[in-house]
Amino acid sequence: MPQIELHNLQFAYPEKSFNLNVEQHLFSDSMTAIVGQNGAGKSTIFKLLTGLLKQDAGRITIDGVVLNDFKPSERLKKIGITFQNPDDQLFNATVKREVEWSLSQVNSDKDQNAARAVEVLKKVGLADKSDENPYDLSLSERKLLTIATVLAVDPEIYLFDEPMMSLDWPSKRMVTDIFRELSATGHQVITITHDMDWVAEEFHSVTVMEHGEIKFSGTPRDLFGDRELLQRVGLLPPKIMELAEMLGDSKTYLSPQDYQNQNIVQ
Ligand SMILES: Nc1ncnc2c1ncn2[C@@H]1O[C@H](COP(=O)(O)OP(=O)(O)OP(=O)(O)O)[C@@H](O)[C@H]1O
Repeated sequence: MPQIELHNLQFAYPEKSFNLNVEQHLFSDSMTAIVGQNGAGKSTIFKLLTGLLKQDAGRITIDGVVLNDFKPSERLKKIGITFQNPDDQLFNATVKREVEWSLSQVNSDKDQNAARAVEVLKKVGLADKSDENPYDLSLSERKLLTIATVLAVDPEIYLFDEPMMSLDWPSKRMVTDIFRELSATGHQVITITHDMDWVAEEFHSVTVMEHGEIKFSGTPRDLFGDRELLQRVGLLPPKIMELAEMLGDSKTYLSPQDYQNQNIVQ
């Protein structure tokens, strides 16, 4: 499993209206969710991790190698990202070419890239849209296309910024299955999300950000079991816990299945 370490990381946008400050943090789990209120600094961390922004001080290392020491093609094989807004990263004339362009950054064999593009477009359910212009796709299809562009390259670490935003239920199911497969095959998946039900059900590890700092890192059960922390950082527990609380039960539940498991009548 790849290890990402942040050491004394500091960053401020030019206007100095926001400061990111992370003393020490390790991302080493196969499925990590980054959560926190709007403006907490979640996307900024992703931009620093991919070199889109440069920190003012401190270091980011991946498996002990300083991020800036990777050559661009090495970095793309190490770490891939999908942005919150797909329009920030799609610019080719067709869906197929969009995926092939990503691949061309790491592999010059056009035939191999064309075959790989067909494979990943099938995986995200866009095979029949291959020749369409990405801007003629729905928002949810454009989100899936950005996922295909990163899956094609198959980096060791995947960063997804709000991947479920605007997806319908079958697409959410499909993306969850893709994430499970990535996690089971030795990749590291780090996802920014506001969906606490999904965090509780699917993720092994959760990192909470507030005002540019990391306030918690641990399991979803430990996070959702700490009501005081949740309130302090402005997060809600999963819906199943809110429902249980209405029935006078204040235990920690991660899913309806978890509720059932903990309340089985012997
Ligand atoms: N290019 C920029 N220039 C100046 N300030 C910025 C820039 N991008 C983001 N910010 C500010 O930095 C802070 C952190 O932004 P960031 O996008 O990292 O937050 P976030 O936790 O991802 O929020 P959200 O959940 O809304 O996506 C916010 O106050 C935001 O307005």
